[in-house]
Amino acid sequence: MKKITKICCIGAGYVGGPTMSVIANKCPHIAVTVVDINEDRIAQWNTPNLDNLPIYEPGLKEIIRESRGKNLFFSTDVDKAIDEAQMIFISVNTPTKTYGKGKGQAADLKFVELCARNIAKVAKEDKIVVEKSTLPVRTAEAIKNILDHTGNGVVFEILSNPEFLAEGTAIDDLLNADRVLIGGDDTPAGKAAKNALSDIYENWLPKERILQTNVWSSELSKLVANAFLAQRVSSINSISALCEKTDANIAEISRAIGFDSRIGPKFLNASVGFGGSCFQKDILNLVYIARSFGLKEVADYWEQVIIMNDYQKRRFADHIIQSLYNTVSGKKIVLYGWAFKKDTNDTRESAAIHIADALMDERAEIVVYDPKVSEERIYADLDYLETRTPDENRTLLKVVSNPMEASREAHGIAVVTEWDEFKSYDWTKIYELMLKPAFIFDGRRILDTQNMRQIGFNYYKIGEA
Ligand SMILES: NC(=O)c1ccc[n+]([C@@H]2O[C@H](COP(=O)([O-])OP(=O)(O)OC[C@H]3O[C@@H](n4cnc5c(N)ncnc54)[C@H](O)[C@@H]3O)[C@@H](O)[C@H]2O)c1
Ligand SMILES: O=c1ccn([C@@H]2O[C@H](COP(=O)(O)OP(=O)(O)O[C@H]3O[C@H](CO)[C@@H](O)[C@H](O)[C@H]3O)[C@@H](O)[C@H]2O)c(=O)[nH]1
Repeated sequence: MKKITKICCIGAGYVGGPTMSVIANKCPHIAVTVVDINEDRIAQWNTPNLDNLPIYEPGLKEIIRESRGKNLFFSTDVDKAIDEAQMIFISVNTPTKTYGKGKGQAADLKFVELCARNIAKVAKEDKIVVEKSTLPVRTAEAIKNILDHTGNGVVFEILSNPEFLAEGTAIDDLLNADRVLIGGDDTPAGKAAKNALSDIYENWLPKERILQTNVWSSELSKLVANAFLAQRVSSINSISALCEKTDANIAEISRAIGFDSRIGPKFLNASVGFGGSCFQKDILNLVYIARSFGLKEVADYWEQVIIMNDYQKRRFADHIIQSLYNTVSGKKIVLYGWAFKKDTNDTRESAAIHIADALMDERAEIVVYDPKVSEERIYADLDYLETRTPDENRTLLKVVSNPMEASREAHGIAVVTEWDEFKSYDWTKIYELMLKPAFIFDGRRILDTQNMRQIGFNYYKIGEA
């Protein structure tokens, strides 16, 4: 097999952008072109001002500064990039279906299929096609079917190479990946394709961290990894509810169980509930697949992870309402944070959206401050729910850029994202500005209980009585 010198990635999103930037940066001998049909997104990736990149990730702009224009290119010319590349990554979105069979659970593969059809139409030479998107097990079969029926004699090898980066730490996760998973056929051509992709990662990762499997194990491992991670969060969140009833402390429990090397300390932070574009979508997908194979008990088991997550979000909003004397109508409640976790401007499935929505149902006046999320995004998230009209959303919820001012005459403040800056605020000043009794609802457990109570706050921390 010829050495890979040209690759292309279809989809310039949260995964395609950072992943390809790192590959280009670590492989100066490979020309990397990232393409997208979204012209605005590509224009943003090409922005001269690196503070205006379409996504915010620590370390991303430095890498873009080094590589863009040298061997890293962003373009809307999808066909040209496909035609020239020896290896094509498909990194388009695979959201939960919102229509038809599997609505609300199955992955919507229309964007992936469009990519496969596009590759089939354009390709004139043999190519390796890499599934980077998260896909249901056996999707490679469908892609191969589309590619093999073009009739123009081109040979395609399909690999599965799921991405495990987490947002907010994407660059570090890519540079120091725990493992890279490459699934492919065990035929000589399949093995050669797996090795060609492995060679790329070996430019900066030790060979022993690159795992080769068959395609189906690789596809399914991605869903299973997310299901296990989300399950840990739901497990600890379920216990946080019990702690609040029993005077046990969730931080002490996480620490106590995390010391068991079989359990481990990571991913045991109780919260307002997990968000992000992946956990819910991928578990729903797993549930759908299990159910479609008649495995009801397996499907029900994993569905419970989502049920517990919905409960945690609802429980937090209910607690706010109950604390504020069972009515929040006309009361000003400030949300610190809107992103689904710190260090990202991504808000997909953020718990904040559902908490705000529940409080707005009770006619609370919500004020939101988030250091990285735009006003436009926040309203778009709420409008998407279709709980009320866009005008009503804009009347009931305001977005502000000054967190201190936001607290003036507020009845309560809810911390829903764990941004570091919230910890260093002048909380005494905030207390003075708020109406009394002043309530803080810490859904991320980032503030000091003793300190907050000393200042005078009525302070609630998730997982503590
Ligand atoms: N976001 C994450 O942290 C993360 C991590 C690991 C895996 N994943 C998976 O990676 C995939 C991509 O996720 P994302 O967050 O980057 O999505 P995204 O929505 O940010 O980006 C996808 C991009 O693909 C483009 N696109 C769609 N169809 C196209 C087509 N036919 N031709 C060209 N461009 C097209 C869209 O315009 C969009 O810009 C998903 O399957 C997701 O589950 C995401
Ligand atoms: O102890 C914890 C850990 C996480 N969370 C929440 O869980 C969600 C997901 O967090 P995280 O996993 O860090 O971010 P993602 O970017 O969603 O990354 C997950 O989803 C990606 C997309 O598939 C995978 O690639 C990653 O490996 C996987 O961690 C966020 O709302 C977090 O606040 C908690 O509440 N408590």
